[in-house]
Order: sequence, then structure tokens, then C-alpha cells
Amino acid sequence: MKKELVVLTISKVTSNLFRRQLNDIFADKIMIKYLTTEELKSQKIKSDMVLTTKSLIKEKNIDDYIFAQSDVLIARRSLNISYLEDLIKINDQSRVLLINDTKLGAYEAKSLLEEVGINHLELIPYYPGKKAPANVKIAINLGEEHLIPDYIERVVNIGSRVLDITTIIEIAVKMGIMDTNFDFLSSHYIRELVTMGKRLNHRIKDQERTNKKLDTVMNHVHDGIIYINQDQEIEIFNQKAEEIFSMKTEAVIGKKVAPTIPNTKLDQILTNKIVHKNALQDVGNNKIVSTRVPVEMDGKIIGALATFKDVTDIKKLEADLRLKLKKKGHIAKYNFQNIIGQSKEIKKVIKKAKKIAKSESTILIQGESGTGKELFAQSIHNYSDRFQNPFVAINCAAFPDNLLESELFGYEGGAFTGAKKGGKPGVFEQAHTGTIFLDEIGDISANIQARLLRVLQEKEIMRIGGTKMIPIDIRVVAATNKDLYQLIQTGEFREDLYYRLNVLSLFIPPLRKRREDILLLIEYFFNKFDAKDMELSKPLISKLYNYNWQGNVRELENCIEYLVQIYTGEIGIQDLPPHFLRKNQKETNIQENELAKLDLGEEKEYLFILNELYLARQLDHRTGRREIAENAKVNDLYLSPQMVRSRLNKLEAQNMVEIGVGRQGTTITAKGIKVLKTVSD
Ligand SMILES: Nc1ncnc2c1ncn2[C@@H]1O[C@H](COP(=O)(O)OP(=O)(O)OP(=O)(O)O)[C@@H](O)[C@H]1O
Repeated sequence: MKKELVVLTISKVTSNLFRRQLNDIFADKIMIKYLTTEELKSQKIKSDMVLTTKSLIKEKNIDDYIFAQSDVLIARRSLNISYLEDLIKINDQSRVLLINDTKLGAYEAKSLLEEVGINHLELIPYYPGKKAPANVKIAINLGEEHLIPDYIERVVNIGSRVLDITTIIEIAVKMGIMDTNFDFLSSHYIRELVTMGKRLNHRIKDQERTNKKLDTVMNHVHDGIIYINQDQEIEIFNQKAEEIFSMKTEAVIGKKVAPTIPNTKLDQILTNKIVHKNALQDVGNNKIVSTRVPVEMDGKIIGALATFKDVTDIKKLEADLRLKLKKKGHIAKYNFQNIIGQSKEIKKVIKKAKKIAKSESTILIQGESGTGKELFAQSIHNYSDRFQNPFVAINCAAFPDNLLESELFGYEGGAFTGAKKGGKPGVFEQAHTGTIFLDEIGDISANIQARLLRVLQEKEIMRIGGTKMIPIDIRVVAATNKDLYQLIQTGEFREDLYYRLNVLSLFIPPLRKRREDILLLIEYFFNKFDAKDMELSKPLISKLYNYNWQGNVRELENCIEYLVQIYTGEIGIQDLPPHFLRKNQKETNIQENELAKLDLGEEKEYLFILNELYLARQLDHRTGRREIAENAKVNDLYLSPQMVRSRLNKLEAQNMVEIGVGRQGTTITAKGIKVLKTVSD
């Protein structure tokens, strides 16, 4: 199946420009769709790749148009070099209008021209809506004839701004059609080069002044360029050629090409009048693709031109892209700002995490399932000095033992039957210079524990079936929801490994220990799932607040997602996922806490009442015994208003609540909150 490229632009003009060039090059190789933001309306693009412009990125929110999964490439544009000579010939310091249909486009063209070495002119960006400056007689037209003011006496056409060759190559690489030996580039590219070759010829006749400018331009071209005249003498040897051949321009100019630069075969091109397209050559350690053409003028061969593209770079480009793709899952998305919570408990953890992020030591994150351990691991990585390097996460419980071993350490080719030829790097190698996140570390076998210990001690790994040690520079963050200390007692986890991992430790408290965060998280997830105006009934809020959240933030997130989906009006208790309505929630164990010590009676009921008062305080809402009794029902407790009253009286006697008169309502005291916080599960 052909891959699809969507070209997304603001204006139709730009779209048509791209269309001409892309169709020429890619016509039968890939599917190309051209869309403007206007045409897209409220739909979003899902495609293998989207090509768009810098101005669109600046002026619009790209996420409104494109699904996050699509690869986005921003078009780099360059000027067709064959037009540049006309510009070079304009007198120094002339004031010249640079015309484009948008302000940004005009300024972009200005910087583009300066970039390629046109700096002898005063370029004045001009676009619709801008007052035309006086005393300007020359204009540069980038394909917008209709915008040229009447008083302009001379127009220099430099064509429409076309896609830079590197953008074309990037499209080809990403679309997986780079293997055709770059041949498809030729038709377009060769034409351009031949025209340039012809124009270069003028250089010989031109004055020194023009030559200098042309040199500047030549040196901004990405390819190596060599031009020889009829006598086989080197006339042009640009900067890129200097790099590729490791030779200085001064040392080669004017010399015969064959003895000076071995292997260019340019002399043969001249004598045999042949064209060499895309020949692969080795120059030192680099691979070079060269194109050589005779340059004709009035039917006579006047020289030969060679261009060299360093394909070591292209191969690297491809390798970089592969790496990028692979790394998709290797990027830490979250930062500390993404960790929602205002409770003292979570703030304390964040503060500590920020502090330890800056060190290089191994971190062990402990906490129940769904408390946000991975969120913390990612935030730590992004807060550390390694933030620009890979973050590789692996869930140790997700793999059977032997597979986990090869995932972690990689293997050499032929290490076992079915091993990939050439071997495969493990996540330790992939995380090199970055952070590795070992999730569910409590689940690894004794064998892997032993290997891991060695890695942590030696900071080097050996692939399975390998013989050499590979040094690695990584920061290890491990996480578990198991009690590792307990596992050490039962002999399931190595004590020495535990101490190696637990150099710095972070404990993330369960949600029920920081109920203040529940309301914030609910609001956050409503926004996340795009249901900002949803109304929750009071009893439902009470239920969500008092619930045990064994699955912590993840369970809360899932619950809100569910509610958003079924939402039709105000949401009540009956709308909760079915398991909420079952009564068999894990009973709160309230043996060892301040509340139990007071021996007031049914601790569960007192705990509930304190929780309700604490919730009311956060909602800035006055509650009373009637409402508490109502909410008790949805929380599977039976408490009549009278029962609430007698319990409130007992709590008041302990200075844990303050009972207001009349409509003032009852409030929880600092002591009440403190006692409430001691209640564990
Ligand atoms: N404080 C928080 N603010 C916002 N989102 C959170 C918070 N804590 C957790 N989450 C979200 O809850 C979900 C679970 O978090 P995460 O995967 O980090 O938990 P975990 O402790 O690593 O879980 P497990 O032990 O099951 O691997 C994720 O979607 C995460 O974004």
C-alpha cells in the first residue's frame, strides 16, 4: 500500500506551489492530499505524515488540525539557485521590494535571501496592507505578480519559493522510498543543476565583484560543487567540497582536475560528453553520491560540473529518524506540573522528588498501584540534567523471565534460535545517557536480580551470548507496589539489590491518605475528558470523597472517564460504575490510630462524619447533621440525624469539631483533621 502524505497550508497559493514540485517528484510513489486549514473545518488529519509550513505553526494551533500520532514535518524552503544570479547583478545598496502575499512570507523570504548570501541589497518586505515605500524602483517577485505596485520599473523574478532538497529527502526517507537510489530526485534536481552550470559559465566573463557574491551563494549550497572549464582546470570548488575532499580551495583552483582530485572523472565527462547520475563513491570514510554533467552553451561543451552529496549524512538522517520513531515510547511526557494535588502529603513528595531528581543516584519509588509512580519517574527524568536524553520504561512484570532478560540486556546475533541477525540492543543500551525506569521491580526472578545487581555495580552490561562488556551511562529509577522489605524476609528479593536500588527512596501515599486531592483530580479529569460543565450531585461527591480508592488515581481517572461517557444531565449515585454500588468495599482497619484510641464507639461512623466535615471545608460549604445523615446512606452506613448529632457532640467534647448555632453549620477543627489523618487502612 502506498503511504499517504497530507500537505496542510493556510493559503491555496502555497498549496499549489508545493503541489507542482511534489507531484513532479513523488507522483506515483506516494499518495498526496492537499488541504488548507479552511477546507479542513473541524476535522482532524490522521495520516502517515503531514507536511506543513512555519507560518501555520506560528499562527494556528497545529493540534487543532492533526492527530497527535501523525508525523509532522515543517517545510524548509529554498530559492531556486538558478535565479540567484539575477539578484547578484543588482547594484549594491539598492532598495528592493520583496513581495509576498503574507507579512510572515515576506520576512521569511528576506531571511532566506540573506541566508544564501544576498547581503548587498536593502530588502524591504512588502505584502498586502503595507504602505508602499517611496523611491523604490526594483522589486523581487516570488510568484505574486498581481501584488507588484505600478511604479516599479524593474522586476526580478526569482520564482516561487520551493521546497528545500533536505525536505524532499526527509519526506522520501519517512515514506520509506529512499531505497530507489535517489533516482527519483534526478529529474527535478538535475534540471536545476544544469541551468546553474550554464549560468556559472558567466562567472568567467563577469567582473570580480560578481564572482565574490556568487562564491558566497555557492558556499551556502548544501552540496559539494566542482566546476571545471574546457581546459579541465578547476574553476569552482565550494566550502562543502572542501569538507568532503579535505582540500583547501586555494590549493585546487586553476589546477587540472585529474591529478589534483582523484576519481572525480570530470575530465571524462568533458571529453566523452556523458552524464553520470548518482554514482556512489567512497571518499575517505565517507560515502558520496555524485552527479556529473557536461555544461553546454550554444551547442558547445564549455565545461563540466559535479555535485557531491555526502550520503553518510543521509544515512545518518535516516538512522536518526529510525531512532526517533523507536524512541516514541522512549520519551518522558510528564513534568511535575502535571502532578495534580494540593495536599500536604503530595506536596511533600513532590518537593523531595525535585530534590533527588538533581542527583545521579538510583531511586526506588514505592506506592500502591495507580498512585502515579510512573508519573513521578518521568517528572524526575525531565527535571534532571538528563532531560534531553532518552527515558526508557520497562514493566518487568509484563514479560516472562527469559524475554525480560533479552529486553533488558539485549542479545548478540545467533545467541539463541530465532535471535535476530546482528543482535538487538536491550533497554539498558537504549537508555544510554538517559534514564531507565524499571517498573514492578518486585516481580523479577532471582536470575535477573543477580544480573541487575551486576549492572548497577559495574555500570556496564553484556548482551546475552555476547563476550564484550558495553559501558553504559544511565540513571536507574525503579518502582514497586510490593513491600520489598517483606520480600527480603521471605527470601524472594535480594537484600544487596534492595540496598543498591533504594539509595534514594520516594514513597507515594495512597489517595485515601490525601483525600484533599480527590476534588482537584475530579476537576482535572473532567477537563481532560472534555466535560467541563458536568454537574455532580452532592451525594455523589460525598461518595467519591469517602470511597476507599484501592486503585488510587488510576481508578479515579477511569471512574471519571466512565461518567463522562454516560453523561446525560446531572450525575447521581446511580450512574457510578457497577462495582461502586456493591457493599463489599475493603473495610477500613482502624485499630492503630488516634480515633480508635479515643474509644468513642463505632469508629467507622466517626471517621465518616469527620470526612464529611473535612469535605465541606474544602468545598467551602456549611454542612449539618441532616446532610451528613443523607450522605451516610450512599456510603452504606445507617446514621439518622439524631445519631449524627450525638456523635458530633462527642467529637466536640474532644475538640475535634465545632458545632455552630442555627444555620452556621458544624466545622472540623485542626485537631479533628490531625486525628483524621492518622487513620490508616
Ligand atoms: N497526581 C496525579 N495527577 C494527575 N494524574 C495522575 C496523578 N497520579 C496518577 N495520575 C494518573 O493516574 C494514572 C496512573 O498513574 P501511574 O501509571 O503513574 O501509576 P503507577 O503508580 O505507576 O501505577 P502501577 O503501579 O499500576 O504501574 C495515569 O494515567 C496517571 O497519569
